[in-house]
Amino acid sequence: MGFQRPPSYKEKQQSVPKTTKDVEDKGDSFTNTRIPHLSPCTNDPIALDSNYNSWVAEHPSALGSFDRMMKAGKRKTIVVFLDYDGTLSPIVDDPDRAFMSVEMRAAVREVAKHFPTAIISGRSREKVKDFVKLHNVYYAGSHGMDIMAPARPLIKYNDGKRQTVAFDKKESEVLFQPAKKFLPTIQEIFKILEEKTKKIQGAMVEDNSFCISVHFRQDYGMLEEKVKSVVENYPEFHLTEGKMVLEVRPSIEWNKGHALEYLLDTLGFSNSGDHVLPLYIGDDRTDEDAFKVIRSRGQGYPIIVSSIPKDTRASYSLRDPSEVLAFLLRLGKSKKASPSRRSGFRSKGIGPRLV
Ligand SMILES: O=P(O)(O)OC[C@H]1O[C@H](O[C@H]2O[C@H](CO)[C@@H](O)[C@H](O)[C@H]2O)[C@H](O)[C@@H](O)[C@@H]1O
Repeated sequence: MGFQRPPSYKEKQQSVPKTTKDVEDKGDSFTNTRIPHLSPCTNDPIALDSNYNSWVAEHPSALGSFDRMMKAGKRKTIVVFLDYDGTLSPIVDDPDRAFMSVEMRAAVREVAKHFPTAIISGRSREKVKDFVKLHNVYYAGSHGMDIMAPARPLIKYNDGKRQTVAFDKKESEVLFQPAKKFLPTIQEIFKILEEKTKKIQGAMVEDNSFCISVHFRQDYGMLEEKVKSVVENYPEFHLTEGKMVLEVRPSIEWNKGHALEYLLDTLGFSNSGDHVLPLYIGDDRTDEDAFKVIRSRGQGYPIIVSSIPKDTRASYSLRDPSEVLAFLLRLGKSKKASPSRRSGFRSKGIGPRLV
């Protein structure tokens, strides 16, 4: 089977335009409610709904398409990838309080019992693990630059060079950290940014191990200027933007898309061809890299979480974390045992521990 496109899908431009992101990202931030049937620009409820409806026609609801998706996934292994902020937890003002609901945790736990499941977040791996608190999922932090994955020997990455892997205590999982050499510099930049932004109202610098988030709530212009002036001095780093956040990242060829491929590989699905269907749910721009990989594999389900129309590589959509919850509950209930689990995935000690 080929790429799981919704029937009404039309090929769209692959880039995410800079011009729309401010309105879009700020528009669906800081709300736990269903989106705003109000346009951020015109305050016009009808205009937004009709825009949204025509966008959804091109990116059908993953809930509405659930049965069809599961039918297409019959006799295949669905591997589930989940973003954290804005996907499993609602976007809230205080990044330290982006808690996941008890229901969401139970739904993810249930899904992970039946499908290999990984969470790929921009947060540090430890932090996202702390929020999620599940033992039966894999975690990739720092936008995929810090992965705890099943142990597989001789993993070839980075221009074909062997990647050195460090075994953790259990020795069934290994740490993969392609940006490790940048750690001391990242710490240095973190301290400078904290110092330079401490007087800017609403600014908050977050240490995400292999990347740094600088949150802004006001004074965006001044903050951007300061952050840029710091990053300019570090040619091996660059700046990206998320939802009311600037992110400093090492300039390596590694993103959430690479992390998805790496995890598929280490989970034992690299040669599974048509038999594996990666399903990725995410809401932000960094998730587009994972959507792109699913598209280029020609198989799987890239699902964007958005309550406003967005240019995206995803094929399906969910409005907000409450719809993500509904989708995961259905997925968990579908109890489709994956072939790999049935064929002793766990008994080889490769799979995640169940809670
Ligand atoms: O890849 P993700 O798991 O989605 O992480 C991306 C960033 O998420 C967090 O920031 C966002 O969510 C916060 C809590 O809702 C919100 O306050 C902030 O404005 C958003 O940008 C996290 O704090 C960042 O470090 C992550 O990079």
